[in-house]
Amino acid sequence: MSRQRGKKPHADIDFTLRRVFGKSSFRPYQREIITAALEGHDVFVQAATSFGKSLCFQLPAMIDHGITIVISPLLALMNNQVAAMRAASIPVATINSNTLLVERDDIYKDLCCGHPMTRLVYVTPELVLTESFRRVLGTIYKQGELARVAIDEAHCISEWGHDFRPAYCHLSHFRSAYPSVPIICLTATATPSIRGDIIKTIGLDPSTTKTFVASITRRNLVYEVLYTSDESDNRFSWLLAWLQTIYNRRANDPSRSQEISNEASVNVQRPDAISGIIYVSFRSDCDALSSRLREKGIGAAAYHAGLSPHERIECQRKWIENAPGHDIIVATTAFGMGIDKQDVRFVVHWTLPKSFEGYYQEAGRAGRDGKLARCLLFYSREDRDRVGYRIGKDSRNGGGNGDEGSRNREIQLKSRADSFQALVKYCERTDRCRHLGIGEFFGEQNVMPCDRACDHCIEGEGLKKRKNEGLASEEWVSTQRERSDFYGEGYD
Ligand SMILES: Nc1ncnc2c1ncn2[C@@H]1O[C@H](COP(=O)(O)OP(=O)(O)OP(=O)(O)O)[C@@H](O)[C@H]1O
Repeated sequence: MSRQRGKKPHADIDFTLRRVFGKSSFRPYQREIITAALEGHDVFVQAATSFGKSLCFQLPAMIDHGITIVISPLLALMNNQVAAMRAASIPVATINSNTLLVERDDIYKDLCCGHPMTRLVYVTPELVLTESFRRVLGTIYKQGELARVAIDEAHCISEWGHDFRPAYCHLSHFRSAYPSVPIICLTATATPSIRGDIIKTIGLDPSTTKTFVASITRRNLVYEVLYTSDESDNRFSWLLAWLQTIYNRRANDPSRSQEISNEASVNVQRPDAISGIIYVSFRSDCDALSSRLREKGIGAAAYHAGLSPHERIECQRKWIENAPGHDIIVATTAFGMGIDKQDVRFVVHWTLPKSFEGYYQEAGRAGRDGKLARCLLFYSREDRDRVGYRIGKDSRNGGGNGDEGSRNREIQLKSRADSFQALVKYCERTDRCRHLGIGEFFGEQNVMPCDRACDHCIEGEGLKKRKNEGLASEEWVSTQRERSDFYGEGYD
């Protein structure tokens, strides 16, 4: 039987950090989290995007005997992590909808052989529901090879969360079927109530689970809200002018270009472009905006769920490698959760996201090398009403009959509406540091105002002026709501 709890770490985790992962030192909290995991505790980690949460289960997987099962919600995220680990020669496998049957059989054969080579297996939560995978899990467990279960992006467990995935709820299977196997849950985006909900749903004991809540503040991200309206929509011209200024500056500053070229040997950046993501609401906007940018000579590519799995993998690969034509990804939220690319210099939200957590998570793709990066959010009151309308429509469609399922659904919808309202408030406020607004949403106390890393702290008065000039008045917006085409796609 697998029995990892109570085990004391004896291996030199610093050595493994350097030798296997090529990192010189731990970041704050990583050592404590990894030690708790190696001691066999259940662990809950909430920490900022880009904190380095993956290392907290990957490193123990390289020290402990046996296999670590990693639950991951997105194909793109699995591929991203698996590629990074293979590059470090770590024996890792992934089983997802793209895995060929023959490959899957080979992986299962290794997992069940009694002395597996594979140290980590990335799977979707849906796979854990299948009989065939549960049989494999049972065999691994009986052979004493089930070391740990890592639940990445654990907020997907909570019905109140922004990315709820029904299959995640069934992950309580691990605790009920294999009570001795430690579980580690990791997320960047849980409010205190969602944290409690995750722990309860997965069947962890809150009194014994080692919980680590690190700051969600990212000082190198410069958060800005850009105010606009339907009438004076200047998003495209603003973006184009900004990108062209950067490109021209680089072209005219050979020393900067040289500096970037020198870095290029390590992370393959190109001196003639910058890497970024633009989030839009609909697939059609991905295609339209990326093609408008391409027409202007900007290397932009569309990424959305309408592409084939192969097209998506290729698009992501080219973006990660900074291939020409793939500097900027114009994506729906089908892209991004957990994706780790070091040199993303900006994330733009073309319209208002549906939730605060979604905004924070997507903006968190920027600046993962620790250098400054811009997080720009276009906000208009018309968009606010349209997104709010879509959220309300979801809630009307989900209206229930008072049973427990529909009561849960009501809680879920209320939580989503609250999250969206908090984001609206964040955009409308111009009188405080954006980092404080984000900290407040996630229940983090004592966040210090930033040092010129948000629009308020850079230009307090100018920001108010931009808001007054940029937004349509509430009176005007209310007259627009009367128009039948105001809500756009899907209006009924
Ligand atoms: N101790 C360390 N020293 C240097 N780099 C590190 C260290 N730990 C992690 N990293 C790097 O930090 C980057 C971000 O790590 P990771 O992808 O695990 O972040 P995360 O916390 O899961 O973020 P997100 O919630 O956004 O997915 C990775 O490139 C990883 O290699």
